[in-house]
Amino acid sequence: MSSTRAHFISFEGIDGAGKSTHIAALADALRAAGHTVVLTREPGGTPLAERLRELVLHEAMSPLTEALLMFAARRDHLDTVIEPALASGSLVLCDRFTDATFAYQGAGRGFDWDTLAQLERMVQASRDGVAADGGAALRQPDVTLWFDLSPHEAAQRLAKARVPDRFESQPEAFFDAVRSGYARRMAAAPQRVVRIDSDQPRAQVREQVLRAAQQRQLLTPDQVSQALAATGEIS
Ligand SMILES: Nc1ncnc2c1ncn2[C@@H]1O[C@H](COP(=O)(O)OP(=O)(O)OP(=O)(O)O)[C@@H](O)[C@H]1O
Ligand SMILES: Cc1cn([C@H]2C[C@H](O)[C@@H](COP(=O)(O)O)O2)c(=O)[nH]c1=O
Repeated sequence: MSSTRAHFISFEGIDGAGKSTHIAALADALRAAGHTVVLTREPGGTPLAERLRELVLHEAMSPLTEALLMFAARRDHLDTVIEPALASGSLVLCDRFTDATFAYQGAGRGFDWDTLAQLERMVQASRDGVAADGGAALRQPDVTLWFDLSPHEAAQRLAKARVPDRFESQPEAFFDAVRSGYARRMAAAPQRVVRIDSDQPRAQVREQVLRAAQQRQLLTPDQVSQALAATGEIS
């Protein structure tokens, strides 16, 4: 599969679920298969959005301010990185996108879900796309890999790994709510969201990720086997 077509993949999950561990490896496998890949993250991905990231991760603020800053960062990211990359035919791999806002600010902080949906429509309105109902098309990931793990196990993994930021230091009950927010988003878009069982050793999680890319015709079975063989895993 050497031809490259636009494809937007987001990675989601509670803090410590294992997204970052697998994104770069998937990017390597996709590049080896001939795709041009842009690897990015939210909040962040542009100089302005990275400055907003520093604020939301480290400064106390209200849920409304937090949600607005997430969407402000997202709009800049869409305008300057994601849309141009998709237009040029690159694959975009994004560590978190709008599902995180629904899960963290909506389910976690208790911010109104319908207001978030309005902001989503405003911020992700495509410049030239038209939806079936005649309204502006909404930019959404084509595929979302949701790394699902219990908050208890995620906290244990994170405790061994690093000093927590403002979100990572939330209690397990907060992450139970965030996890339910992800489940709600998946129920609303089951064709887009693929659940990855993260409560597995790294090798098995990696295989689930590669198989998801195969199911979306981004990798052939041979390319998946090669990627697994390259890390000494079973094909
Ligand atoms: N399958 C696994 N089994 C055990 N530990 C794992 C597994 N996958 C990742 N880890 C470890 O768990 C920790 C958290 O993983 P990682 O940083 O990938 O999570 P994350 O979802 O990106 O978190 P965050 O969203 O907070 O950045 C890391 O120390 C990582 O090495
Ligand atoms: C996009 C987005 C992110 N968050 C939170 C989730 C995480 O705790 C941090 C980002 O840290 P990571 O280590 O890069 O995953 O931000 C959020 O609350 N809302 C969002 O929309």
